[in-house]
Amino acid sequence: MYCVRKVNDDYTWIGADSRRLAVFEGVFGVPEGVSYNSYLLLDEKTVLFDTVDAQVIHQFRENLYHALDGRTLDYIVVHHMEPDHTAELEDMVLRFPNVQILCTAMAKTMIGQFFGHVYDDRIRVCKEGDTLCTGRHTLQFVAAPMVHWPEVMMTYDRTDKLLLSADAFGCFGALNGHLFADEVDFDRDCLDECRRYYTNIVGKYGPQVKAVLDKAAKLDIAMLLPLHGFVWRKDLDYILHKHLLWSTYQPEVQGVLIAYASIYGDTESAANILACRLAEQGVPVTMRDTSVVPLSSIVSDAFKYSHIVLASATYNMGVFICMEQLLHDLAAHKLANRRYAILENGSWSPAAGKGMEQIIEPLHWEKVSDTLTVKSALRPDQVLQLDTLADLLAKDVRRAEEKEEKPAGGKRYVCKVCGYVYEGDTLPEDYKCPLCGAGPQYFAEQ
Ligand SMILES: Cc1cc2nc3c(=O)[nH]c(=O)nc-3n(C[C@H](O)[C@H](O)[C@H](O)COP(=O)(O)O)c2cc1C
Repeated sequence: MYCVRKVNDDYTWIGADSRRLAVFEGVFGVPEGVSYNSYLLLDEKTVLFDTVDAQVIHQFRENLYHALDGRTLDYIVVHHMEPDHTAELEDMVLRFPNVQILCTAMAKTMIGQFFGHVYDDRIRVCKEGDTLCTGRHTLQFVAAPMVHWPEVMMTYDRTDKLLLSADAFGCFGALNGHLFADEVDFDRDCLDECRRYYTNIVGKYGPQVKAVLDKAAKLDIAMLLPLHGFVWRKDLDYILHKHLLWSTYQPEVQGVLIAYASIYGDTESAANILACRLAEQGVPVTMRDTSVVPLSSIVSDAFKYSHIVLASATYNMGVFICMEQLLHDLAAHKLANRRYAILENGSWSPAAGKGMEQIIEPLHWEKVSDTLTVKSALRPDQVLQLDTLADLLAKDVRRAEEKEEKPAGGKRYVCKVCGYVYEGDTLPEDYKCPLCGAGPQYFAEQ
């Protein structure tokens, strides 16, 4: 049976929830499920915006045929070629012999790669700013490369002021009947999954997301229609601001994430004491055991907090495996602008601290304090060292809070290669862009 919801008079959501998927993109657990959104515009012409994942094609078909109510399909807009949005594309082309596909040149290449070039004559390539009139509606296409594949584009409906935003502004979690973000307590119940989706799916493409946010700022947008998660029709500033923070690697919370890797518990014990001393000083602190918390959640936390304490046991002259994986993941996500401290443990030749530093070195984080080394178990006299570390972190968090309250009078230097912004009085001579590696000659003062 069909299960659809109206977005407005002319647009209908014809997507579907999946609650049985073990891992999204083959790696990210989705305990709350995920939605695959597809939208249908009924105007003088009919337009389908993307299809869905293979898991939910039966529901999608029922929805589409119900919503079409006997009409044919004139256009399919392909915003993104990832198979979780294109599993039904070939079937649509076969069922609707006159349907035209609208997509970018790169998406056309990918359609050829995924399905063969037999449909090339059915494809109309769109460029930034191209428009399509469907009757009452005028659709304008907006290029969004690397959000999060290179072929991505979005559609702005000039008539209803809707931005069909592809994977941008998406969220993990099934909709459970709530199509609109204002039908749930988003900040309380969904923000964490939204951040986990953003950071893990598009987190490393901050400058590209920022470029789209800049384009969006010039459009009059009444609704955001992403390919996963809720449609936004209220409080758009809230979700746009969150994406601005994430895409520019600014923390949401001045506070401390303690991520630890402990085999037998002594590193964890030291981390617990540190957390107590921080909490006593009123510092927001959260702890994550890398052995049990999914890395995608810790990556998300790392985007949320301003300060990160990395605590790890030494393992075969290196970093304990789970911490090593986390740090490689953070490095791959190019998480910038963090302040950190290190706690290492080892029974004969502690080497975890050096190993951790090496992995995060390309991120250019600033170290708040010297590495604290534990030999097997914390000695009573080292409790004082933990107190000192907590004091330093607390002071640093407070300083960052004050800075946040009074925006810095420093300068902004923009990387001409990738758009990353460095803020400070002067750009260091040996500075390297944490996102693309470009040297200071590629930075322009704004
Ligand atoms: C397989 C294995 C390899 C280890 N390799 C080293 C090492 O190379 N150097 C070292 O100093 N300690 C090494 N250790 C010892 C642990 O780092 C040390 O016992 C530490 O105190 C464990 O902390 P935990 O209680 O938080 O797990 C190793 C331990 C294990 C189980």
